[in-house]
Amino acid sequence: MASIVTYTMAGGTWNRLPLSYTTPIIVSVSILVTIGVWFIGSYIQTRRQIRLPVPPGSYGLPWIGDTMNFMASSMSAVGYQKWIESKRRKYGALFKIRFLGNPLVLMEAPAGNKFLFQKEGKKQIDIYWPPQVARLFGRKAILNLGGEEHRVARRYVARFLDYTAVSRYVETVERRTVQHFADHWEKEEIRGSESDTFVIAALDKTKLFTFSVMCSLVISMDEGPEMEVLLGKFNTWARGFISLPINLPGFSFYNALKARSYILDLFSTHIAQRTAQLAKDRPGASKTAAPDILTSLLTVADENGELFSETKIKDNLLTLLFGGFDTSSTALTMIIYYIAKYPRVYDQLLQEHRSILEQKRRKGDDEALIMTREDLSSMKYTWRVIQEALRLQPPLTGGWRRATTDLEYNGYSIPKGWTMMWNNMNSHFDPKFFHDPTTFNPSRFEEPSTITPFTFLPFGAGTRFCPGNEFAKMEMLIFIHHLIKRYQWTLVDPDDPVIRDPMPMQRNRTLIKVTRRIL
Ligand code: HEM
Repeated sequence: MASIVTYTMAGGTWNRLPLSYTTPIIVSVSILVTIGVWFIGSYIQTRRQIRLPVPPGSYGLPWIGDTMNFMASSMSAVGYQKWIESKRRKYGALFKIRFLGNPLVLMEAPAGNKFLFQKEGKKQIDIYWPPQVARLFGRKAILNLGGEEHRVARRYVARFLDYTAVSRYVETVERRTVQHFADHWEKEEIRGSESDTFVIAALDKTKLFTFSVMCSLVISMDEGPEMEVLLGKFNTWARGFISLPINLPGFSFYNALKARSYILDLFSTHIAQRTAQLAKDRPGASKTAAPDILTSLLTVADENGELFSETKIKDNLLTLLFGGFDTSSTALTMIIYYIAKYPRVYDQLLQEHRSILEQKRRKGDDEALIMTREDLSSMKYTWRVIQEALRLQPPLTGGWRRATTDLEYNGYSIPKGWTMMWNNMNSHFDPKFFHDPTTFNPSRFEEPSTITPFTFLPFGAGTRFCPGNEFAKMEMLIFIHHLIKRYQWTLVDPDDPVIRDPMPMQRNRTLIKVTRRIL
């Protein structure tokens, strides 16, 4: 059997060392080599990172940098496009600015967005919000959580919003939709000066609709005085996001914090009532507690076997209201806007919804409340219309992140602590990815496989991909079905441009002249 030996030089001759000496020597040499390799490697890496330039761009004025330009351009759809274009011409697709004192890198599409989402998955990038925004959301809001805590909370919340869970809400959402048209459109119809036409601001109606739906989803709140007060407080709270962080009476941020306290107190009352109802519900007895997100949060444990604390429940009820309210209402309003601008789109929608109704009638179904998941799946053209509106007017154009380690991207270094932003406006309007990008053309979504990954991002991507996307889709399809079934409309001022505030809207809140039609 071969023995392991080593040799030493003693007195000019090589001697064999016994095996007991050789093992420590081999181990020591290996450790030294490993340390040496690691040291040289990290030295090269550090030198490389020092040598690698940071992305091009300008810091501008101390602290304030490009904050004002960036915010002002984000408030106008065309302005934002132009601002991005001017930066791209000067610095290329990837560039940096200074925003509220921090360097901010705007990532290019698709490679930069992909890089950001993948590194976020590997925990090298985490969520970042300016401190006043983080404070308005609350410490335990999923939007504020990072790392492992976010992963657990996210998987948990997603269970109440995935495809199966959303199927359970279809009937409730359709009920709210039918009620919405009866209360908020048909009443206008009666008030209308001409017998069968009336004028309304579509954005005001869709806001009422999505707020009502979200209140029903999260706490089963009915429309009425309590919901009206909540809506007012919610709007005051949301204005805090685009205000100066001055917590003094008279300032928007101060009012926003006060509104937040009011809303959280209201949630506390609902939590106490619901807890009492749940305690009454014995196994086998008929359930009195509503099957909404609040009941789920109070009764279902996460993967670690833990229930959300009351603080966490309240922060996340508010987050869900926020996530599903303005996003869906602006999306619906933009859909109404584009349908009016492109009458051929309306005709095709009419055809799709007429055929769904005809099938229903043949089966003898009740028409007022008809939706099933299959019906929703058959609204293929409607879904393309929604996607195309989300491409041209995404309610959210990007998301903030922060590098938790030094990063290297495409020959540039992005140092630890820098903020970064994924962005959809640069790819949604790039003719490389979307032919004739400024034209509203739903048929471009006929073949989803032709869309380049990481270029169509209305719902974001990666670990923070919108968990409400299935719900939003269901809600928008149902709304459009009932809208097309009842009405046709034209824009009162087709030349009123779409601006951003910071979500897309026309200044006249999309005033439309509506005519009744019965399908
Ligand atoms: C058309 C409607 C909607 C659009 C366009 C939209 C868009 C988005 C986008 C882009 C993100 C990612 C933000 C980022 O990466 O920083 C997001 C996250 C989120 N959305 Fe939506 N959303 C919509 C509807 C909804 C609805 C209906 C809900 C709730 C039912 C919801 C709840 C959330 C939540 C909780 C997050 C945070 C996820 C996390 O941080 O892990 N959204 N949404």
